[in-house]
Amino acid sequence: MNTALSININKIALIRNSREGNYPDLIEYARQCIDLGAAGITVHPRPDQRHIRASDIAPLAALCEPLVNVEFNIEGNPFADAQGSYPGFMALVEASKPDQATLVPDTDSQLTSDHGFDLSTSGKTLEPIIRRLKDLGVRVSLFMDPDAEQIRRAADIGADRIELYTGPYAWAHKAKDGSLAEVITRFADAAEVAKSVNLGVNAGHDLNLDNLPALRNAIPHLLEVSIGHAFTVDCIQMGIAGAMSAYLDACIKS
Ligand SMILES: CC(=O)[C@@H](O)[C@H](O)COP(=O)(O)O
Ligand SMILES: NCC(=O)COP(=O)(O)O
Repeated sequence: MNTALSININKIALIRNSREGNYPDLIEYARQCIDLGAAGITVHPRPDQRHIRASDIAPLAALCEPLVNVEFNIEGNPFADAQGSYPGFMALVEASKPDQATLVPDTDSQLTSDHGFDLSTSGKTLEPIIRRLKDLGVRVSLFMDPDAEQIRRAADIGADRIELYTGPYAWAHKAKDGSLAEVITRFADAAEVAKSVNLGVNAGHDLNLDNLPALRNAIPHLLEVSIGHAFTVDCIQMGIAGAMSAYLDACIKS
């Protein structure tokens, strides 16, 4: 099966924010990604608004909403409260009603996302949030490590999907230290557990053209990958049309 490619545009927003003004235009960049074939746009509006700002969300939702084959995915910590002009994660999602919300256990101090949920501690507090989002018609995905028990807990509290945190996979792929086979097996087994409890499987973090094919071969039922950092860098090297073509090829059944 093909895997849907959702382009994370955080890093374009990071470049925009480094100067006054609106260059590059984030919405136009998202439109270009869609016109070139992206199946989705992903953003991670963090409370410090280091890249994606709260003011970006409504125009991005308006861009994606009318497009049948394009999904809008908002990632973030559902417990992140209002901070300055950031209204809080749940307020942003409830106002924009994206196709999917990917809940991530990030704290403000993190450079980037670097772990999945521990549902043995946060499961009870997440359950009503998941229910609220699903009542709004938003599909809920939980950012998870490849841990069988945790993934079963994700199903128990009503998640629709998990997003496997693929940072460790990407590092093992790059390290070429002999650890890759075991890591791939861990991710493949976790994806099978997800399938066994009727959870859809997404994946993301540090994915790129080098490591994506082996992940897709290991997880044939991989529904969606969200890719931003490497895609942005590859756009610099290859141009956006060339990069999009390469990533779309890597997401098609091999
Ligand atoms: C959840 C995940 O792995 C990425 O979406 C991450 O949120 C990227 O965030 P930064 O772009 O701030 O590194
Ligand atoms: N959920 C992962 C994502 O949206 C992008 O992660 P990355 O490709 O920027 O590491």
